[in-house]
Amino acid sequence: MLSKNNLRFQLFFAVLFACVSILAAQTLIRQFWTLPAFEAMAAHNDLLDLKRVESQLTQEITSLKNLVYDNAVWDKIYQASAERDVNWFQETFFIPESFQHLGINGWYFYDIKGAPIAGFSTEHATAELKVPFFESSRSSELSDILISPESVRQNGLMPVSKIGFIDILDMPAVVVSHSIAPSGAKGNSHGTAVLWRYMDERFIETLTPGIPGDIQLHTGEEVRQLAPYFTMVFGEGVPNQAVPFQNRLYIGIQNTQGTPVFAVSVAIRERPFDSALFDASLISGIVISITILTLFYMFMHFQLLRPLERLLDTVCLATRSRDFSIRSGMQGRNEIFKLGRRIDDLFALIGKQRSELVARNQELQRISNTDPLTGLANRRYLDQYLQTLASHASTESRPLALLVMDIDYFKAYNDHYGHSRGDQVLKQVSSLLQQSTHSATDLVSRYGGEEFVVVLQNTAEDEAVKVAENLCVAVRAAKIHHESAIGVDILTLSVGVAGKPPGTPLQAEKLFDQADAALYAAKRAGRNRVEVAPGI
Ligand SMILES: Nc1nc2c(ncn2[C@@H]2O[C@H](COP(=O)(O)OP(=O)(O)OP(=O)(O)O)[C@@H](O)[C@H]2O)c(=O)[nH]1
Repeated sequence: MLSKNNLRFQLFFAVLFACVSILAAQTLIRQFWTLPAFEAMAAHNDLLDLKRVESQLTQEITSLKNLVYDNAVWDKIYQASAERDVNWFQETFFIPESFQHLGINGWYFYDIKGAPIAGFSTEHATAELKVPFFESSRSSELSDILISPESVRQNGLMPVSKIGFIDILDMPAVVVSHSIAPSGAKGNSHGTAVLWRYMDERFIETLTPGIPGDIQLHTGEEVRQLAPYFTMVFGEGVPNQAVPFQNRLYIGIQNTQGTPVFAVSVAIRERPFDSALFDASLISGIVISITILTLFYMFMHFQLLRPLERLLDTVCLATRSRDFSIRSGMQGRNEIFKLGRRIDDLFALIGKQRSELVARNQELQRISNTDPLTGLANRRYLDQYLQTLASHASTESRPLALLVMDIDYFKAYNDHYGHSRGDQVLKQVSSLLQQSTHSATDLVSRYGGEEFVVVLQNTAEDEAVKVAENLCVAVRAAKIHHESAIGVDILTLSVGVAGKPPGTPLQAEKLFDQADAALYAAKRAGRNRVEVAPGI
């Protein structure tokens, strides 16, 4: 079960948090920075398209304007206007094919009073000059286009020209007017030359090349409806912001009264980017992020988490079982794996030191329980041994006997042979006692000085007496010389026997006292004998 303090849990949530953060960051960046930036760039391009249309429109109109004045027969026009030579205009100047070729739909010439002299329309070519708009010289729109001699004078007798947009025969047209003045010099005007060109599909086609997307012309009622959506009005400067309407941008073209005559629209460019919030790039970014973070998690899993968990398991198992032979067996190269190997080394060291300590303790225990001279169990061990036996339930049901024995006249032996020989005799007697008993069930101990105690488990009184007599016999049979003044010639033993019958608890002290009393009795009775404690 993962807890919040678990490193794997923390790493998992860190990775999860990173994924969610990246997703949120990518979404926010796309929503508030990338998409708006793309959209602004696209809108800017749309505006540039519109400006290019406006610029081409201006160029087209400028070329029309130049056509009036840069005319090979301008001086003749100047003269014919002064003379009101209608025939010259109709028969010589008006050549429909050449004007059609130049994209001009018609010419009109007016005298200084604004009265028409001659007119010509490529669509309505008649000798009677039948283009109604240009005939009604009193109309305010035409008056605005005609150039009065005063305005030429006000211009320092320099030619004056104007541009206007007018509906002619219900078709929007650009009208260029020019004062009829001498070519290349100052001078009074003889009237106004006017030419026009219909803003029809043919004209719009001249704007199309080089402009991506379609360009459309809007006329009539539609223009008034589109007026609120004009991004710009022709001739009124360049806007900073596009105002798209039905995926198009509009340039309004007004007449001299400020009324929209027609409009040209440009389709806004198709967006080369996906404007949906969760587009392929965002989803790819998220997938890549998740993949990278998953790989990072896997890397951390194999290089950090798993070795750490293995290390922790090893340490926990070793400390719980106190078995330091366990090894992590880690084989990697990074610091965690190195730590694992160092912990293995540490465990090996602890294991070695523990073995040494156990061996040393065993040795110390052996020393503390052993008599250094004879190698027999000492009195401390005897006490523990009897205590342990007394605590065992099985001891009560079985018989047990205690032999307390003492070498006879040992003081005299020491005095005669010296202490060193006395030590050797003690060792010899000890060895004889051990040889004459069963090591599996009998404990031979040196109680102190030249006194020995033998514990006989599962041994009844009569058997214990036999064992005691065997011990006396064994010592006598060894014939250890004892040439002292006392009158004996070999070393002998006196033994006191006390037994616990089956079915009674072991009272070690009491049993010892009884055996000791029996020994005392054996000494008093002349030594070199076995005495049984009374009452057994
Ligand atoms: N060489 C040697 N003598 C010891 C040792 N321990 C005790 N003795 C001697 O053993 C002698 C025991 O003497 P006593 O207690 O008088 O007894 P005993 O002379 O054997 O006389 P009984 O026991 O009455 O027969 C003493 O002289 C102690 O110095 C020992 O480790 N080595």
